[in-house]
Amino acid sequence: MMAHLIFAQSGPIFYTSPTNEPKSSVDPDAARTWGFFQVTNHVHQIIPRAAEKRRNRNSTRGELGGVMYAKEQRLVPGGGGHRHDSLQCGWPGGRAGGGDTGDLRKEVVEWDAHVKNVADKVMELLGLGLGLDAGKFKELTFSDGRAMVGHIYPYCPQPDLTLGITPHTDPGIITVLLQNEIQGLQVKHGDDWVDVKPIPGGLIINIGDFLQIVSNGEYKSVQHRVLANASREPRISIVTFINLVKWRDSDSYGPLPELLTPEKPAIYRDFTRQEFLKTFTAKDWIANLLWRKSNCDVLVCSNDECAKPDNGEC
Ligand SMILES: O=C(O)CCC(=O)C(=O)O
Ligand SMILES: [Fe+2]
Repeated sequence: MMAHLIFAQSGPIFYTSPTNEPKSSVDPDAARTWGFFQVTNHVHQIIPRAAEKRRNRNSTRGELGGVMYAKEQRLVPGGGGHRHDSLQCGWPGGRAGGGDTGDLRKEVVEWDAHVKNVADKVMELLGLGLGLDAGKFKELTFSDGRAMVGHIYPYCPQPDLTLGITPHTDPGIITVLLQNEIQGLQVKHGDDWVDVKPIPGGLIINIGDFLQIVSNGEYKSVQHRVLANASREPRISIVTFINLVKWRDSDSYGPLPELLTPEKPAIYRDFTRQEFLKTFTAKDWIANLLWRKSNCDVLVCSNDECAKPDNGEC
C-alpha cells in the first residue's frame, strides 16, 4: 500500500515562531515513530542557488579543496540505483565556506548559518523530549560538524527501472533537508514507503543513526529513498548532515548514561569514533548498504552485559 504523508495537515509537524523561538515542542511521536518531521515558519525562506548550478563533468567524482562533485553515483558496482548528481561542501568544526564554492560561497555560508540555527532549536527540543537539559546536545557540540550536499535528480524516462537514491539511513545526528516542489522522497513506515509531500519553504528533519544510539533507541533513524524523477523538471534537494565531531572531553560514545535505567538498559554498546566511521569506509559502506545494515545494526549490544545500566563495556 502506498500512503501519502502530508506533514502539514496531520502527524509529524513542529513550528517555530517568526522570531525562531520554539512555539510548541517537537511531537515526540514524530521522532519516535516516523523518524521524520517537518519544520515550517522558520525565518529564513531563501532557496539557495547552490544546487541550482549543475556541474557537467565527465569524471564520476572530482574533489576540489573541500568541495566534491559527484555525477550519477553508482555505489553498487553495475547497479543503477543512484540517478542523481551531487555537489558537497564539508566543513569540520563548524567553519562554513571552506573550499572552492566559487560564486556560491555567500549563499552556502548564509544557508549553513540558518540551518545550524534551526538545528540547534530542534535539538534543544529533542533533548527536552528525552528529559535532558535543553542545552545538553549543544554542550556535546552536536551541531559543530556539518556537511552540505546539493542533489539534483534529472528527468528519468524510465523511472520504474531505477531509483534516485537507494534505501538508506543517515549516519549522523540529524539531517536538515530542503526540497523543491518535485516530489520523490519516501520514508519507510512499517512495510510501506510513504511519500513526503513538499511544503514550500518547509525543512524536513530526520533522525540519524548516531542520535538513535545516543537516545538508546528512543528516536528512530528510519530508512528513506528517493524515486527516480519522472517529471521533466529536475528535482533539487539541499541536505545538511549534522555529523559527529567529538563529544566534549571524550573519545567514547554510546547511549547517554542519564537515559539508562534498570527498566531501560543500554541496547547499544559504547564505541569509538573510528568504529563508527568504519562502516563508512568504501568497502564496509557498500557491504552494509548491500546488507541493508546501518550503524545501529552494527553497534547493537551482542551479549547480556550490555543489558546492565551504567556498564559502559560490552
Ligand atoms: O534528496 C532527498 O530528498 C534525500 C537525500 C538523502 O536522503 C541523502 O542525501 O541522504
Ligand atoms: Fe538520506
